Amino acid sequence: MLEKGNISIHTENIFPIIKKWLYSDHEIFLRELISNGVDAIQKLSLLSRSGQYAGEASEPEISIKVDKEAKTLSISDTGLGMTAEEVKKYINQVAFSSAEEFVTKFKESGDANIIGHFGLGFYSSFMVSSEVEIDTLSYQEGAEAVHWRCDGTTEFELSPSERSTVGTTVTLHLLEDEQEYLEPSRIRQLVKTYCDFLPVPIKLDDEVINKHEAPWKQSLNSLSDEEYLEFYRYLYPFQEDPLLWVHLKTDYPFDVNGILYFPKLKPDIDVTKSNIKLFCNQVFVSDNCEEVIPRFLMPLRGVIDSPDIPLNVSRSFLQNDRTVRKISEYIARKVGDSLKGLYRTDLAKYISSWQDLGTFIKFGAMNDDKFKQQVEDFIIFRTTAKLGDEQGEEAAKVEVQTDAGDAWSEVDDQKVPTDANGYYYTNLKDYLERNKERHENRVFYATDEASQATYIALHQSQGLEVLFLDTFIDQHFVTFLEQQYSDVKFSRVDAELDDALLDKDKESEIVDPNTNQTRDEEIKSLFETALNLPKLDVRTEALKTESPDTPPAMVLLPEQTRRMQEMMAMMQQTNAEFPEEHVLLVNTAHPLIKNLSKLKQSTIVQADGSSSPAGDMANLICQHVYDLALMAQKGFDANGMKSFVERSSKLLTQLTEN
Ligand SMILES: Nc1ncnc2c1ncn2[C@@H]1O[C@H](COP(=O)(O)OP(=O)(O)OP(=O)(O)O)[C@@H](O)[C@H]1O
Repeated sequence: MLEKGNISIHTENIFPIIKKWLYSDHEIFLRELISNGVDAIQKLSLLSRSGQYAGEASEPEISIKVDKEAKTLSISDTGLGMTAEEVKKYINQVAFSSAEEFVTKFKESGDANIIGHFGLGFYSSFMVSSEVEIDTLSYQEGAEAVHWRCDGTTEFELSPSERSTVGTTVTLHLLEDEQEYLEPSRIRQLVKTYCDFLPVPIKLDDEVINKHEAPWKQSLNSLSDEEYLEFYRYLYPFQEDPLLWVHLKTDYPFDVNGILYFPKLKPDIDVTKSNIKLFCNQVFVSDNCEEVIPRFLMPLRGVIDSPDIPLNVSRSFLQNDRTVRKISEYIARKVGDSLKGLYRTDLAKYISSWQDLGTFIKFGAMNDDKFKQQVEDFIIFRTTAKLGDEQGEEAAKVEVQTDAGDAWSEVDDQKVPTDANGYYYTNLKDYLERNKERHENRVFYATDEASQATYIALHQSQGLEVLFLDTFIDQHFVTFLEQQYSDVKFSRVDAELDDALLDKDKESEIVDPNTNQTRDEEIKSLFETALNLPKLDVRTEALKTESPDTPPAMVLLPEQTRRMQEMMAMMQQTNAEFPEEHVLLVNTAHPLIKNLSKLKQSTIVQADGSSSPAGDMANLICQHVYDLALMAQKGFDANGMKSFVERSSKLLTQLTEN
C-alpha cells in the first residue's frame, strides 16, 4: 500500500445531496469521463508538438469496455496520464472541490437548472458507482504508474499500478440500480447523444461508435452543399431539406462555431422553443439555446458550439451575461448577412423561399432593431405590378459582347424573377418610389386575394399597385411599418377608394325641382330608406372605370375602425366580427344605379301612404345591390345566405310578373 488518506472536503454529507439532485441526470457521468479523456489526449498532443514529450504517443482514442460479470465499466484514454502527485492534486482536491462548489452554489440559488449545466467532471462517476478506480501512467520521464481507489466516502487509497502505457483508465463498479450502463446499446446511445462529434474516435469493444468529425469545426469553404445537407439530415432525420444555412466561425472576441439552418417553416411556427443544439468544445450540452440566441432565431436549427457560454449558471444569469449577449448579437448579424447575400446573389431563390423566410424575417425585424436595419431592404411583398413586363423588355435589350469579342448578343438573364406562380415581388422602398407621382406615401394592400378580388381588380384597372400582406404576422407588421415610416399610410383595398378611382367631374344635376335633390342625394336616400340600417353610411360616387366588371356598389371598412375591431378581437381571442359601422359606396356611374334612379322616379305614392309596386321593386333592388356588395366583401353566414336567397327569389318573381 503506497498511501492512504482523507479527501479534503468540507461540506458534510455531500454524496447524498448530489445523488438526490442529480438523479435525473445520472447519465452525464459518461460524457464527463469521456471529455476528460479527450482533454488529456489533446494536452498530450500539444506537449508532443511543442517538443515537451518525446515519447511515442499512441493513436488518440477513447476505449470503453463493459464487464458484465464484474459489473464494471471502464473508460480508457491515450492522454497524458497523471503522476501520484497529480492524482492527489487534481482528483482529490480539484475534482472534489468542484463537487463542493456545486453544493454551495446549489444551496445559494436553489435553482435546479444549474445541475444539468454543471460540469461535475470526474466526481459525477460516483452517481452511478459504489467504487471508482483509476489506473494512470504519466507521460513524464521516469513516472510510475498509479492506482487510485475510492468507495464514495471521503477516504481514498493510492498504490502502484501494473499499467505500462501512457494514459488513464477509469473503472466504475456500478451500483445495483445503475446496471443499465452495462448494456452496449445504452452506451452507444449516450455516446451518440453527447460525444458524437468529439474529435477523437471512441471505441466500444474495438468498434468506433462516434462520428468524430464536427462539420462546424471545418473551415468555411471546405464543405460542399451536399455535406451541409448531409449533416442536417443526420441531425434531423426524416425532415425536409433546409432552405439555406449559415456557417458561423469566429474566435475573437469570443469563440463561436456553428452551422445554422433555415428550415421550411410551418405557418404556425412555435417561436418559443429552440431546436438548436448547444455544444461546448464538441460535447453536447443541451437541446435548446433559448437563453443564448435571440428569440426570433428560435425557428432555426443546427448547432452552436462555444466554450465561452458559461454553463454552470442559472438561466437568468445567462440572459444577463455580457458575452452571451454579444454572442447572440453576432449570431443575429451573421444570419442577417446571409439573407442579404442570398438576396443579392440569387434573388430567384430568395423569392422562392420567401414563403418560409418571410414570417421569420418580419418577426425578427419587429423584435430586433439591429436586425431590422440589416434586412429592411430585403423584406419583400408580392405585388400586382407586372414588374417583369416593363423591365423584362428593357433587360432583353441589353446586349453584351461574347467571349470571342466579335459579336454582340442579347441576354435576358436580367429578367425580374417571380415565384413559382409567376407573381412579382417588391420591397417597400421601390414600391413607394414607383408610385410617388400617383399616391405619395400611400400603400394599397390586400389581405385576402379571393375575398378582396373585386377591390383588387378595381385598383388594377386604374393602374394602382396593390401589395399582398396576407400572412398571419402581417396584421402586426403593417402597424409596425407605419411606426417605422411615420409618413407612410397603409390602406387596405376595401378601406376607402382613392381619388384616382373616382370620377369627380360628373355634374350633379338637380332632378327634383320640388325637393331640390340632386340625383346623388336621391339615390342616397333611396338606399337609406330601403336598407334602414342606422349605422350604415351610404355614400354615392361615380367610379371611373369603364370596365363592365365595375360593381354597382361596394362595402368599405374604414381602415382605423377595422383595425380597432381586429385588435379587440385579438385581445378577446375571438374572430373579428364584421362591423355594423361600414360604408356602402354606391356607384352612380353604373347602369344599374342609373336605371334604379329612373325606376324610383316612376314610383307612385298611393293614397294610404304605401308605395306602388315600382317603389317595392326599387327597394328590393337596393337590398340586392347591398347583398352583392356584402358578398364581395365577406360572404354570408347561414342566416345571411338564407335571407339573400329569399330576397333574390322575391325580386326575380316580381321582375317576371311585370
Ligand atoms: N483522464 C484523465 N487524464 C488526465 N487527467 C485527468 C483525467 N481525468 C481528470 N483529470 C485531471 O483531473 C482534473 C479534475 O477533473 P474534473 O473532471 O473533476 O474537472 P475538470 O475536467 O477540470 O472540469 P469539469 O468540471 O469541467 O469537468 C482535470 O482538470 C485533470 O487535470
